[in-house]
Amino acid sequence: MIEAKGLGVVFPNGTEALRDINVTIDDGEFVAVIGLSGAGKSTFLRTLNGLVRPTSGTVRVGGVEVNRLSGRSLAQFRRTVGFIFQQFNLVTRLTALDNVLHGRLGYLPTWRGILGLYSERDYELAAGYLDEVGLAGKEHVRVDNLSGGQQQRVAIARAMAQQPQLVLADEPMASLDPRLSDVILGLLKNYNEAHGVTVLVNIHVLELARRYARRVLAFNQGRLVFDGPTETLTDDLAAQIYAGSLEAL
Ligand SMILES: Nc1ncnc2c1ncn2[C@@H]1O[C@H](COP(=O)(O)OP(=O)(O)OP(=O)(O)O)[C@@H](O)[C@H]1O
Repeated sequence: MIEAKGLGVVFPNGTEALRDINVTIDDGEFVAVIGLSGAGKSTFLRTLNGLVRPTSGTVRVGGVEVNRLSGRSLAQFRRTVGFIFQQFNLVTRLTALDNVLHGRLGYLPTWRGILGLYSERDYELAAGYLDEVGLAGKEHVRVDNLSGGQQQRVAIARAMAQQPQLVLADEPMASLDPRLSDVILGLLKNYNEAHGVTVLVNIHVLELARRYARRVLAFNQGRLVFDGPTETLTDDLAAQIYAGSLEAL
């Protein structure tokens, strides 16, 4: 379960990116996070895996108070959260399989990780996840020889290889041809349903959020202004979200 209470983030330059966010998300949910550029969507996701530290309030994920972690305990916690970036964040001179294996690093003693000494099981898992994202046969292709859509699928397989409790995807289709949005969101949705892992996706395009998510969180200027089942997000409410005319929850 994810639980944010009175969560606020003010960056050192004074920008208030999140203000008094209160939200609970149950295990296994698939949630779309929407809002205009700059609304606070990325910052919200980043507080959930400890990439951004709250300046007020608390965030709990799976019973762990993320804002209290640091050093080794933060690294251990991050192993349990897959993060999918707009720009893929792969090591492009390595193969698809090697990149997915990186998802297993948190399970290896540090010295084995440094030497890249993965177990047979790690190789099997990594190949299995590449298959799950439709990239069987591409294991030994260098990532820089793959298309953008294929690279994002490698990044999804890497997140799966972490066997996470939670997957956060920050506009994973933003750098891709719009036609690929359905492929990427379809993979995340299938993964959520097949493995029961909670998935939160920042989605710029409202229509896609409506099509894939059961629940929508909407941010405006750092405030949570809508939280509800997708079917309750009417066109009128959506217009108010984007116009900034809804009150904070
Ligand atoms: N490291 C930072 N330092 C200062 N301000 C930041 C930082 N990161 C984000 N911001 C600011 O915080 C606010 C929220 O940004 P955030 O990236 O969370 O929005 P977003 O809804 O994800 O937007 P986008 O869709 O453009 O990614 C914006 O005003 C942004 O400029």
